[in-house]
Parts: sequence; C-alpha cells; structure tokens
Amino acid sequence: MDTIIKTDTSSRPAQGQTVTERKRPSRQEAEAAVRTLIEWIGDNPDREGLLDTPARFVKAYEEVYRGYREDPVEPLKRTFKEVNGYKDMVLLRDVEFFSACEHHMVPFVGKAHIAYYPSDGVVGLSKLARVIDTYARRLQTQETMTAQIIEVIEKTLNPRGIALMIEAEHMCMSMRGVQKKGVSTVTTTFTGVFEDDMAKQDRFMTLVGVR
Ligand SMILES: Nc1nc2c(ncn2[C@@H]2O[C@H](COP(=O)(O)OP(=O)(O)OP(=O)(O)O)[C@@H](O)[C@H]2O)c(=O)[nH]1
Ligand SMILES: [Zn+2]
Repeated sequence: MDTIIKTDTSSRPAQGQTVTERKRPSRQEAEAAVRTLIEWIGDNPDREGLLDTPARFVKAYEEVYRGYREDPVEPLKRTFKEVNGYKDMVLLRDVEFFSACEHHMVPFVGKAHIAYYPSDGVVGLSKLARVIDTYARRLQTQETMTAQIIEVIEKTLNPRGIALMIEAEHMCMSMRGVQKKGVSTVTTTFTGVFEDDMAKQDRFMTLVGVR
C-alpha cells in the first residue's frame, strides 16, 4: 500500500518551503535502491556478507533519520512554573549530536551548547536536548539546524533570550573532498536579551568554555 507522507516544513523554514505531499517509497523499494548502490560501487549484493545489508541499511536509516517522524514542538509544550522566581540563565553544555549534511548525506558530528533566559517558567532539561536531536536527525546544513532550533524554542517557549552555539566536524570535509581532518565548524546565534548585550554573550561563552 502506498504511504503518503507530509513533508515537515519546519525542516527548512528559512527557505520558505510550502507543505508538499509526496508518495513515500515502500521499504522494499528502499532496500532495492541500496542493492543498486552496492552494485554501483562495484560489489556483489548476492554474496553472503551483503545479503541482509539492504534491510539493515534501511533499518539504520529509520533510526538515523527519525527526526522526520518527530514533532520538535511536542517536548516543549510542558513548562514548570514553580522555580521560586528563577529568572537567570539556564544553560546546557556539551549536548552531543549526530547529523548528516544535506549536500553529501555524510555525517557531521558535534556538540550544541544552548542557554535561555526564562520568561514564564522553565522547560524540562532533557526536552531541549530532544529538540536538538529531532533537528539533527534530518538532512540539513549546520546553519539551517542552528536556525531551526532557535526558531522552535522562540515560538514555543518565548524566552527573554536564547544563545546557541553548535560546533561540529563534517565528515564530508575530512573523509572526502578537501580532506581536512579535525576542522571545527562553529555556528552561533543570539536572540532577545543576548542580542545586543556583549556581557551576556561573554558570560555564555565563558560558561561554555570558549576563551
Ligand atoms: N555552509 C555549509 N556548507 C556545508 C555544510 N556541510 C557541507 N558543506 C559544504 O557544502 C559544499 C558543497 O560543495 P559543492 O561544490 O557543491 O560539492 P563538492 O564538489 O562535493 O565539494 P567539495 O566538498 O569541496 O569536494 C562543500 O564546500 C561542503 O564543505 C554545512 O553544514 N554548511
Ligand atoms: Zn557534506
């Protein structure tokens, strides 16, 4: 049976895409595509070691790209108001993530550091990490991922300000192409009270451990 999936526009809000509906290939079709790729690289998909590889590959893709089936707004819906009036910065440092760049579908791996000034209650700490993961588990550029995380937190939580820094190594730069290993790509965004306040930005950087 054909499955129709709705493309989540929040995966590319910056580019202003409209919602489209398209037919999702069946698992069988996806496995056949992997078989074709194995043949294309020059191996034999019928040899013993590769016989179950298309099925494993598709199963792994389901996990690696699970972000398409998740709603990033969901984890942020519940806030806790009883924090004795705590209004200072809440910061999560070193949130590890695995993603894949949309140009080569090769992994980029790194850490996100995120801070916000609560306006009306705080959100469960794990929920911010969930939002990061949902976007990481989709195809995109690091810049897009940074913008998407900021946008969903801003819209859902309406904090007084958000700071986000993502640092990652892109395998498309290290294992192929220009072949530069160990290069960190760093993206940052500051909103609200962070935006024009260098002292707040400095404090964020200090807490994150950037000199
Ligand atoms: N800005 C940005 N660029 C990215 C990201 N991931 C990969 N890239 C870059 O995307 C570019 C794609 O360049 P193209 O010239 O279209 O493709 P290519 O011939 O494979 O390029 P090379 O990687 O230089 O071999 C490369 O410079 C990559 O390093 C990302 O998250 N953000
Ligand atoms: Zn790439």
